[in-house]
Amino acid sequence: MTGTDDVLLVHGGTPLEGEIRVRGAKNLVPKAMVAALLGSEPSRLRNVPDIRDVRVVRGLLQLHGVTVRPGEEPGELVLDPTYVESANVADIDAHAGSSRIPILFCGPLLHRLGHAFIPGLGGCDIGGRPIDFHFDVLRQFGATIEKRADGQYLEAPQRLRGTKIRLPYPSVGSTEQVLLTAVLAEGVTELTNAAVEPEIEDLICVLQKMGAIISMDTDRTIRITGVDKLGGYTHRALPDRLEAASWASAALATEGDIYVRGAQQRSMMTFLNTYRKVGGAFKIDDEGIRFWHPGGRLKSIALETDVHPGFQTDWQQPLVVALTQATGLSIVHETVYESRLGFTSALNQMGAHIQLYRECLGGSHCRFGQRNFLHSAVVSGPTKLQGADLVIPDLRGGFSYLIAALAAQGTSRVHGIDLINRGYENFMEKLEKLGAKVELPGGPIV
Ligand SMILES: CC(=O)N[C@H]1[C@@H](OP(=O)(O)OP(=O)(O)OC[C@H]2O[C@@H](n3ccc(=O)[nH]c3=O)[C@H](O)[C@@H]2O)O[C@H](CO)[C@@H](O)[C@@H]1O
Ligand SMILES: C=C(OP(=O)(O)O)C(=O)O
Repeated sequence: MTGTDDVLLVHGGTPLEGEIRVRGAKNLVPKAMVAALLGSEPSRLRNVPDIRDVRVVRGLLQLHGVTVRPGEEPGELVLDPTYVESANVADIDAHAGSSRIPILFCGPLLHRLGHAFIPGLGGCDIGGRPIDFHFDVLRQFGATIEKRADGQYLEAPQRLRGTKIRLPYPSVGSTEQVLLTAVLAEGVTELTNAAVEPEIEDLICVLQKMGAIISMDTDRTIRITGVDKLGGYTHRALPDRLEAASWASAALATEGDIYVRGAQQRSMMTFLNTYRKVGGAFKIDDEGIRFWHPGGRLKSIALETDVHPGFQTDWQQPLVVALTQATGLSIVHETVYESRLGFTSALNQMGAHIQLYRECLGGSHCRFGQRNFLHSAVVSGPTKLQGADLVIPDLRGGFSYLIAALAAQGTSRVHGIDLINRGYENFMEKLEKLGAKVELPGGPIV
């Protein structure tokens, strides 16, 4: 989508109602695809969503010689790493800035080829997003890293060796870096202060199916005993709890009722507790979760984002839109990313009352306190929202703008909607199913 195709007209004021389905998690599927590089046999990944981040990784894997083809059932990919050694990666620069995933190719490529080139990373602009932990970890395994103008060049002069690592912060990507590197390293790796998000557990399941030996303690310690060889896997990706929560927030903000087929209670418990505190209703069954606004007033809350099992930061932005409709003052303390509240200025233009603060408001003191980052918000509600011209800043911020536009009176022009395809499969079709009044300028009402 480019030019005017990248603008969506949203006519607000209609509750979203109906059923949609979420498939495999954006934050697991690309990593499980990278894991296939470690195997000596083909792998089968099921429940793969058609989103941009998956397409990017598919392209990167193919560039590295992995054959990727559809499997027998819809949403199944077969990844065959047999010809990785003979791949020609001359075009890798074309993938610069495409997603966060290229950094996770380091371990698998170092094991297979002894070297790796990692182009500049993409991903959402919600903070500095340094990758220092990743490189510190890789050096500890025995890799050398050279910064070049167009990316990073890594070498493993000899087989990587298991090591003891303590992460300064339970970073998701760095934990995955350790897992994907340690499984084929010589000896044992002990990782403390690891991230334990459900997507990480699912990646561990994938690796165990391939032959890895990994144990996880309750105190954020993960131990990996390196093996000499891994096979392939057959795995159904866990559903996307982040997309599910986005639709749940949309139901609340538009006073709607959405059944999210595929949503799972286990990975969403913290979100569900918060949803209930705000006054949202939900009902869980074996196939999914129904989310709805039960009528009456929504309640204001104090909310702090955190690493799992805390309130996931990617849930924050869509829920903030619903909080603009809650009575009283809500406090939101974003402790994972330093700049994830900038999207609220557009909500204020629509009529919301959201004030940002540099202080750590709410429960704890985080890494960003006293450091000049506007990372706490006070949302005063309820406020009527009016349609506006909106420019999508990042993935979840973008979905939040869609929700706000759908909840608002009047018409909004939402620019940059293509970004939403990074993590929300067929979102236009889903909006249509839910009765949203949206149209591409010059095109039919969807
Ligand atoms: C593709 C993917 O899975 N993205 C998710 C992943 O991102 P990602 O893996 O990039 O996020 P991290 O958990 O690594 O980042 C958390 C915090 O650690 C900091 N940090 C991280 C690495 C590093 O080397 N140095 C450093 O300082 C970051 O700046 C951030 O403040 O986890 C995040 C936290 O749940 C989610 O919001 C993202 O949706
Ligand atoms: C921050 C996100 O993704 P990424 O890490 O891919 O930028 C997200 O999914 O909200």
